[in-house]
Amino acid sequence: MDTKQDQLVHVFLVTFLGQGHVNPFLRLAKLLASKGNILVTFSASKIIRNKMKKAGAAISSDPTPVGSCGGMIRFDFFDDGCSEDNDDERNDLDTFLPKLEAYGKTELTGIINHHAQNGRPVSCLINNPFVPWVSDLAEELNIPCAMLWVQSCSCFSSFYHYDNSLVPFPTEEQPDIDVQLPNMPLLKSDEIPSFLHPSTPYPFLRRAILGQFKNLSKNFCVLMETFEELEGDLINYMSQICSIRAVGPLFKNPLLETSFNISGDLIKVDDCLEWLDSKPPSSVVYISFGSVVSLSQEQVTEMAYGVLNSGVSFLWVMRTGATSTGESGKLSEGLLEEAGERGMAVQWSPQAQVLTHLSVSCLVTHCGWNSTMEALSSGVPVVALPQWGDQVTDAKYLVDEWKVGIRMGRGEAEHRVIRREEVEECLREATSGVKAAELKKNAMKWKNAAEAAVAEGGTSDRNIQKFLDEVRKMSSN
Ligand SMILES: O=c1ccn([C@@H]2O[C@H](COP(=O)(O)OP(=O)(O)O[C@H]3O[C@H](CO)[C@@H](O)[C@H](O)[C@H]3O)[C@@H](O)[C@H]2O)c(=O)[nH]1
Repeated sequence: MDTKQDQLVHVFLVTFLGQGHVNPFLRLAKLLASKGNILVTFSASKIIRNKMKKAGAAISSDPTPVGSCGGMIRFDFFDDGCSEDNDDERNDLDTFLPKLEAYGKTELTGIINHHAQNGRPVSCLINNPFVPWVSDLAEELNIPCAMLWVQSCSCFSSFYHYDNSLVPFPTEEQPDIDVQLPNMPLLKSDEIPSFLHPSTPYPFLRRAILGQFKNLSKNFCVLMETFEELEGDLINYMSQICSIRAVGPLFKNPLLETSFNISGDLIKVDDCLEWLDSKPPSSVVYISFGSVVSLSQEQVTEMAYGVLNSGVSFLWVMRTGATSTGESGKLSEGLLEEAGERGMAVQWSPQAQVLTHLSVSCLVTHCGWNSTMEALSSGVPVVALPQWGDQVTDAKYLVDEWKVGIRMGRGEAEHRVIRREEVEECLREATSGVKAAELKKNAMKWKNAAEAAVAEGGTSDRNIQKFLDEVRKMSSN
């Protein structure tokens, strides 16, 4: 058989199963396929297929044309050793991550060998920080490997410097020391990615991410979901250590608008755009804590009163069900009734569209990196309530460096409930008056810079092109 897809260079992406990983990976998959004349396979464990299908995505293992350059995309899912429809086993990451590695390696070896035998050999594997073993697999199978780093370059640098013991980080003896890294602002001990803190409750996540740094030399380059205008000096500095290609913000890339509209949502989107249409410009506060963070019932209740007392309208994403960090508190029916037309709660929103809606004035966020990039490059100021991981570092940058945010909290390590009065004050500051105008002005500056980066000939566009050229060259050798 010698069909068109058999002649295409084949890039195979393997992602961890969190929403915050699936989104940038699917965006990269679409971008590569729509920009280059290549075949892209998006791969993850089977539960992702089930969730995406349930949320409405029409995914197929057959190659589907994307864009106008002749590229194609297809999906391939693998068994991770857990029951296909039950998240409980996967939420215990300490036991799940080793299982995912054991099953994933065997399953993917079979899948990749099968492609080779059927005339579609894989020319490049792209992995993600939570599945570092994919680089080992690439080495075993003699396939070039790249990583898509789905957080900021400053977090990348933090993990790198920690892993190589290049500067002092907090220890059990000295838990409160500040950390100074090259080309970065001084980070207080609670502003470094919290998994690096000796007291982190998630040491297995530190192990998983550091596993990627131990494997750094196995990647011929690191694609990064950031852009040069945002973290330029640091990207230049870290590029002396490994080859970094900033290709973000992926969700903003104009090529994604024209091609292949399968979304990576793992929960079915509730309609809220019509409700937003009914609201005046810049009048709605959008509240979303991503896909993993869970807030205590007391925190949710305090926040709800703060929001109500501030008088703003709000759209609030209230996920149900537990995640690896537990189950979040709920917004009571009584509070929603009290809000009346002023408030709407959804289980899941089309966030990228919500953030570009004219009626949205700011985002109350946990500062996950995707939400950070999406808000920044949509020109939306933020109120930062980080919890753990990279979120505390992102909050530092949003507030103090990029100056698009108000700080509501410092992270779960401060062990306190943010009271309604503070919530109300933050919301007022972020939505009206001199400070709000200044935040908006800065956010619009970043939006313009992000658009320029992904436009044809922009920094991120050129970096994607360089990557595609490299992959093609390697596959012809
Ligand atoms: O109602 C919603 C809520 C979220 N999203 C999307 O879901 C993604 C959420 O990603 P992110 O903001 O990064 O948060 P998490 O899902 O919590 O991401 C985890 O993974 C990220 C990447 O490693 C880290 O930066 C975060 O700290 C970590 O919590 C974004 O693309 C959002 O647009 C929706 O589409 N609808």
